[in-house]
Amino acid sequence: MKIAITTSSFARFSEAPLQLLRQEHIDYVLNPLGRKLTENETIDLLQDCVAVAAGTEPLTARVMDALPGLKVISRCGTGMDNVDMEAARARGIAVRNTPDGPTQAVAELTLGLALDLMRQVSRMDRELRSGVWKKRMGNLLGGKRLGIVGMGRIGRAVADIFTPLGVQVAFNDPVSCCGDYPCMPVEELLGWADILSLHCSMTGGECSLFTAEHLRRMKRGSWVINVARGGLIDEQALYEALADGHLAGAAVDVFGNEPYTGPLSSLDNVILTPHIGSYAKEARIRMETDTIANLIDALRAAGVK
Ligand SMILES: NC(=O)C1=CN([C@@H]2O[C@H](COP(=O)(O)OP(=O)(O)OC[C@H]3O[C@@H](n4cnc5c(N)ncnc54)[C@H](O)[C@@H]3O)[C@@H](O)[C@H]2O)C=CC1
Ligand SMILES: O=C(O)C(=O)COP(=O)(O)O
Repeated sequence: MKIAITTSSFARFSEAPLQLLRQEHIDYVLNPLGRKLTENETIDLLQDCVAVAAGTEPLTARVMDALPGLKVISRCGTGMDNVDMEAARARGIAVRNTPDGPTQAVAELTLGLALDLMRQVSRMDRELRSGVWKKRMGNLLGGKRLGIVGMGRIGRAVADIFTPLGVQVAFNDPVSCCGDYPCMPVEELLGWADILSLHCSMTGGECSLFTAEHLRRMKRGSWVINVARGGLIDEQALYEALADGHLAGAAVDVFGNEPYTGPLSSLDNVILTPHIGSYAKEARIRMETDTIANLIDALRAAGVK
């Protein structure tokens, strides 16, 4: 029995998830490219595999049709936007994820990015290394209003981390309630927030939830953080709002196309990171262990093991 592990950097910090596979006599093949795979690369790697410990590669109906032996998709992560859930259901493929593993890591990154935006740390680091000694005046995080879109696991963790620093939190979420913080319609939240932070899940229908019009509704001089999914925000509109100074700054970890090579890289008031929301050692070890445990569990439930 063979599985594929497509998620990148697997077992870099702990052999435990691989040992779990060996104990169960399951062979595995690792992603040889160390980056997100395309549809065709996924099909090639997953030949003869009954399961995949998946990253964010496209697991579409076409991929599933090319892999009739595939019985389990076990996502090493939270977001399921790369998996065609309907197609998986129709083909009897079990789908799992690791909802709790990345929460703290993404929430802490959000705090780090917010502080960086307030004090322009990355920008001055770049300047100093290029010979420019320039003291830029920053802003306090304390006293700011944080608008959270998507009050799920990560949204709540973010709210709880920012609140003790004197940040006022409000949120929008059509499903999750959270009595500890005020809930606002998204249009109201846009005008209220000093910092807007996206933490909602993305399904196909929600692409470009935030358009140029939404960004214009935000206060002049406000900030945007996107550590959720690139497709949630119109990247060109974000670029324009940052370039003309309507937004003071943005921090972006996720992009419509990854690896990202677009125009946001030319702006000084933007912090860009290469989709590393969950890239804290402790979080990755937990995610990887959960992914393999879920995979074995689902193979058993499917009667394959
Ligand atoms: N940058 C990174 O490396 C990572 C990014 N993520 C992203 O963060 C997302 C959220 O993760 P969790 O909090 O664990 O998921 P979750 O499922 O606990 O929460 C997502 C929340 O978003 C809400 N939501 C969905 N559509 C919405 C909309 N249009 N407007 C407002 N709220 C909406 C849902 O009702 C739900 O409460 C994931 O789906 C994933 O895309 C997750 C882990 C790592
Ligand atoms: O958990 C998620 O949704 C993530 O975004 C993790 O992304 P990755 O699989 O680490 O590229």
